[in-house]
Amino acid sequence: MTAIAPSILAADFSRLGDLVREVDRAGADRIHIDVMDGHFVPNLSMGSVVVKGLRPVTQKSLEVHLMVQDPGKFLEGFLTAGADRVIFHLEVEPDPRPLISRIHQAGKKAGLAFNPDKPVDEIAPFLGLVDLALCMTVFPGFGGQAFISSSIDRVRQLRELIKTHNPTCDLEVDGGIDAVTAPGVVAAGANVLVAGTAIFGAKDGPTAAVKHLADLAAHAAKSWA
Ligand SMILES: O=C(CO)[C@@H](O)[C@H](O)COP(=O)(O)O
Ligand SMILES: [Fe+2]
Repeated sequence: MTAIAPSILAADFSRLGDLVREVDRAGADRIHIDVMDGHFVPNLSMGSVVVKGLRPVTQKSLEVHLMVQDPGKFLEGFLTAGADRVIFHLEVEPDPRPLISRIHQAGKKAGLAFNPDKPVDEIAPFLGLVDLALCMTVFPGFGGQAFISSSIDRVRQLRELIKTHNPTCDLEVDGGIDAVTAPGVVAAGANVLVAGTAIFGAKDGPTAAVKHLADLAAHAAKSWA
């Protein structure tokens, strides 16, 4: 089954709790929380207080996508606040093993992300150690960007590597995922879809958008399952 991970970056922050409850009820699998430091990416977003605030709001897992230069510095803060899964970038941790261990020692899941210009096979040595590989389908830093179409081939390549190195590892995609792009990435092998604008900016509202993406993904998954 394909998991839907709404990215709260696109949510109306004055109604954050209610919107998270809504996507939870609509069937979202996990809540994606984008953390930006103004260094690794040219934007600032939110910190561990947001995780702490959302922890009592949903039983679904809270996943933190750290787009920061020094993820190790902030790790404990997010874990203490209630994060279930912490994803950081290979670009800033060329040897990600110590951080992966720290996350696992805390009993949480570890994810490794990489940008659209990183050769996919550079993640291969670490696939056996992580619970999730995040293939960015835009350059990180902002919501609402257009999906980079060459990502489809990269997802296909990553799926092959995951089959070889760690078949239970999640393959997540993030950036420009919507009703148009979701079927292609799922057919290529993604099993977790992050979507911000397509869910929280949807004309018909977040509930309909989560269900629609899940339906499209279920249909597309049949083509490779
Ligand atoms: O990590 C990021 C952006 O850097 C994402 O999680 C975005 O928040 C996704 O937003 P949309 O492209 O779905 O609007
Ligand atoms: Fe993200």
